[in-house]
Amino acid sequence: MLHLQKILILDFGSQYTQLIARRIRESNVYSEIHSHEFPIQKIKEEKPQGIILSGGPMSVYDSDSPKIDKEIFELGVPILGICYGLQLLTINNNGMVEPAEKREYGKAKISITQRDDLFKNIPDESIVWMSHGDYVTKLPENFIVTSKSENSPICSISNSSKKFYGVQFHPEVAHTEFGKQIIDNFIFNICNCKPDWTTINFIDSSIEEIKNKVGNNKVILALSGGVDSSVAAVLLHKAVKENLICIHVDHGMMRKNESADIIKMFKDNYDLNVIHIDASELFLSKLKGVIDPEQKRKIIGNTFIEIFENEARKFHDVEYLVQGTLYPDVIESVSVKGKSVTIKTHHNVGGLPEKMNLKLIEPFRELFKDEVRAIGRELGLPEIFIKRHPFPGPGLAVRVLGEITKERLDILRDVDEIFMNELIDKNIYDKIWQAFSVLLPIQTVGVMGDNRTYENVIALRAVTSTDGMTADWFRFDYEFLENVSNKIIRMVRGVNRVVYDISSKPPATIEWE
Ligand SMILES: Nc1ncnc2c1ncn2[C@@H]1O[C@H](COP(=O)(O)OP(=O)(O)OP(=O)(O)O)[C@@H](O)[C@H]1O
Ligand SMILES: O=c1[nH]c(=O)c2[nH+]cn([C@@H]3O[C@H](COP(=O)(O)O)[C@@H](O)[C@H]3O)c2[nH]1
Ligand SMILES: NC(=O)CC[C@H](N)C(=O)O
Ligand SMILES: [Mg+2]
Repeated sequence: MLHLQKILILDFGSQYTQLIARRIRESNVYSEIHSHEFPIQKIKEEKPQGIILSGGPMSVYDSDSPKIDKEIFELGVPILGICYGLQLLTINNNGMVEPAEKREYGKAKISITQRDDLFKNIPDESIVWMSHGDYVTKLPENFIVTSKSENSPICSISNSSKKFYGVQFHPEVAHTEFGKQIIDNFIFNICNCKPDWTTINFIDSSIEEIKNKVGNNKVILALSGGVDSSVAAVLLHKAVKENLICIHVDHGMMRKNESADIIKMFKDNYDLNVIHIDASELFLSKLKGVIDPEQKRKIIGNTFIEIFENEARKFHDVEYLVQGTLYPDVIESVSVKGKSVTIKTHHNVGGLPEKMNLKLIEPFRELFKDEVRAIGRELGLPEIFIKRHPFPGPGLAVRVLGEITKERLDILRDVDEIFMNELIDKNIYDKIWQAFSVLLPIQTVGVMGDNRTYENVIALRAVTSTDGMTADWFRFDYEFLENVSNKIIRMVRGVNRVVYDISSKPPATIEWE
């Protein structure tokens, strides 16, 4: 990635920051998100073609709100401020921001009052998406107003000679009609970027970077068999060849036969060095009696690392551990970038122990799942690897709600097998982003063969998504649901009720814990 032109995004905690990155990458320009605390010296070293200041939940005039180093305005680099970003541009250039009487959320119609490069090829009037409670009350020095709406006289501003632009609305969200065009205008017309961020360039530059780091030493890769770590394994193999040691851990919370299938899938397709470790007893003993979801995740993250470090010691010259961590794992786990809130601790990010001997290589840490799939296809991975639904590292531990026991895991494994086979048999698997079943921690009354039962409830979950950041529930037809429900209750002892989860993300999440 070293040689690519890039746009730096400074994150002030907006829920939409990752969307800004996506929109830019969709135009084949590389973009990177950094915390608003990213030091000015580092910004200079990155040599960005342009900088975008994101939105954020705080108010610029609050004393503890995130600030910006004024030197950023002296770099000669084009800047686009979005919402909070525009407000920062304003107060740092002798303008003023105050709380508005009427807050503006959702749809608004803007009219262009002065056409600058940012609004090239945008109609005079268009629909944008607003989400703000503060507004600019005094224009910053040497800026002009470029658009207005019914509710606010200042919807965007610019200082074309310095190439500073600010928009009060969010061009990165799909609801802003010409948002993508506005972002393209910024990156191509104003920052003069070339569309050189392609999967091939990503692969080449990652391989070079990995080679530089690892040298001739051995490197360990945590191989779950899921899409991300499988693509990572093939990428690493290209970079370090026989020095790659893949470790697959069976933590006892995999699906039925999953570990054996994964090892076979790799043996059949690749000449990779894969070590299979059965650590189910260790994991289950550590999780005994634990019901808190976050605690489960942390125990699992720690135990994974314990195992990888034990294995690494057997080789002497291992310095790095490779994981298939993705951007959503990072953003939902820790607020490494802006001031976003922790939703859940992903085992491979927030669930890691504080002190680790191995250093991490995470080639996909800035990427989304669909981007990793595209890289996998470019690297020639067979579709059976690429199309697999995601499976979380903690596995069935976060799907057996409440206490995890071997008995409850076995019930869920049997149910899951039936659900997955039905999806495949009925040709629905590929239409769904992720599907699974959850064993609830309650029992309900049923009647079977004239007898009273008091048994477990299963919730089925199936969602559509592109990147796991947002998701909607899949619309099955009733016949399918009826059939699966019957099969599960008939075939799996201990289950007398099946329900289907019809919540989207947000407000729910995909997994239940
Ligand atoms: N059972 C496992 N053995 C070894 N490493 C694992 C295991 N489960 C997870 N990991 C590591 O944790 C990382 C994150 O898991 P995650 O489930 O997000 O990714 P994945 O399994 O590679 O892909 P997918 O999201 O498609 O399941 C993996 O990329 C892998 O490096
Ligand atoms: O490797 C992982 N380790 C984890 O700890 C973890 N938690 C959730 N997931 C997966 O992430 C995606 C988003 O899930 P949520 O909407 O439940 O946060 C979904 O695809 C989840 O299956 C995890 N993956
Ligand atoms: N979405 C935003 O960036 C909001 C900025 C600021 N908190 C406001 O309410 O105006
Ligand atoms: Mg997985």
